[in-house]
Amino acid sequence: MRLTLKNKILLFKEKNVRELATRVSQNVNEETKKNFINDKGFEIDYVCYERFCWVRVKNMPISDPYIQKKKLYKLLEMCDEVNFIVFNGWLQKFCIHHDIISKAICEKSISIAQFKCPLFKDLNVLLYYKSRPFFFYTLYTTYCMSQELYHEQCDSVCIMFASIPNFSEFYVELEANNEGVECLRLLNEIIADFDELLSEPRFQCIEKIKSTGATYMAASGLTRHTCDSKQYSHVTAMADYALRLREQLAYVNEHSFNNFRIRIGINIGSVVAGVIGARKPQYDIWGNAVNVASRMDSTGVLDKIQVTDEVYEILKLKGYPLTCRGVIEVKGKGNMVTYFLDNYAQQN
Ligand SMILES: Nc1ncnc2c1ncn2[C@@H]1O[C@H](COP(=O)(O)OP(=O)(O)OP(=O)(O)O)[C@@H](O)[C@H]1O
Repeated sequence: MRLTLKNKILLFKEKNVRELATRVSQNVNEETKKNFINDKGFEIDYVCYERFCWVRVKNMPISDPYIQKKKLYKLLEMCDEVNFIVFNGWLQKFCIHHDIISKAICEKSISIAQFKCPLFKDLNVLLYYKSRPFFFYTLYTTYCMSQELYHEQCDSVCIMFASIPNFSEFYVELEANNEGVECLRLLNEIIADFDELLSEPRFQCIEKIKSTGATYMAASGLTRHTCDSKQYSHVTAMADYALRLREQLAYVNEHSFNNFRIRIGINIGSVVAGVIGARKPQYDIWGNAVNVASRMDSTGVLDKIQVTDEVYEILKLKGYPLTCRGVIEVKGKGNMVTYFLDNYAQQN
């Protein structure tokens, strides 16, 4: 019989379980076994988590196999006579336990993923790594070590810039607000709320690119799986997300007795995505479509979502109510007809 990889793994696992069962029945009672698993399990978990944090502090990419290998080495160090395989189930539990999230942000034959570690949550630090085997080595050695640029062309990406222009009026450094720290605390809460919305399943196709001051930048359709060039669901998701941001800020205002105002711009087009820098490598996108999206924000109107003609054509067909703003002068682009997105899609 030809052994498939799955069968090989199952046989291997079965053999190990049998060996372990024999050892347990011969040498140790139930209580000792439980203590062994608890003690060693805790130690292995601790060692792996410490390693994970160490790699994160160095701002280096990290991969699933990397964490799994760390566990394997630790296991072998503890009981060198047993052969182990570290299964994905363990890694999943490890990630849940430590609140670690990995998310694919772009892909080709290989993919880049994003890791979020609780230690860095408050600092909004994001790191990118390859999640598949060889990913780490290929990306890190080829692009980082040789200083070559990792880049990828993505078509039909929907880009959004959302700004809170009057945040600067709110930000003052006074003794009473701990030299501005309290203002930053509120900004952090707003940005964290925007981030949180992205965990909703309907916004899975959207990636936060960055936040710079009081401007939030996101893009959808950066991967083959998230770019819906037929139904444009990544564009409607972005429209809904922009509308949700506006609602969220209204909610923050209501509860913090502030009057922050949001201004949003959306565009669609080709972009170049890449990871820049050897230290704190940052995933970003560039191109004329990004510049225009930024201009849709900067030339926009407070409390409104300004979109380009291309976005208008897609949203109109999907039943979204939009209003024509008219012709506006956009630096470097000349005259452009733009539209305001008024509300969610109406049910036909
Ligand atoms: N990846 C990006 N992240 C953040 N902002 C971006 C990005 N790419 C473009 N922009 C912004 O888009 C805007 C428009 O870009 P463009 O190249 O047309 O103008 P510019 O003349 O270089 O910029 P400006 O007029 O603002 O000085 C710029 O303000 C730029 O900061």
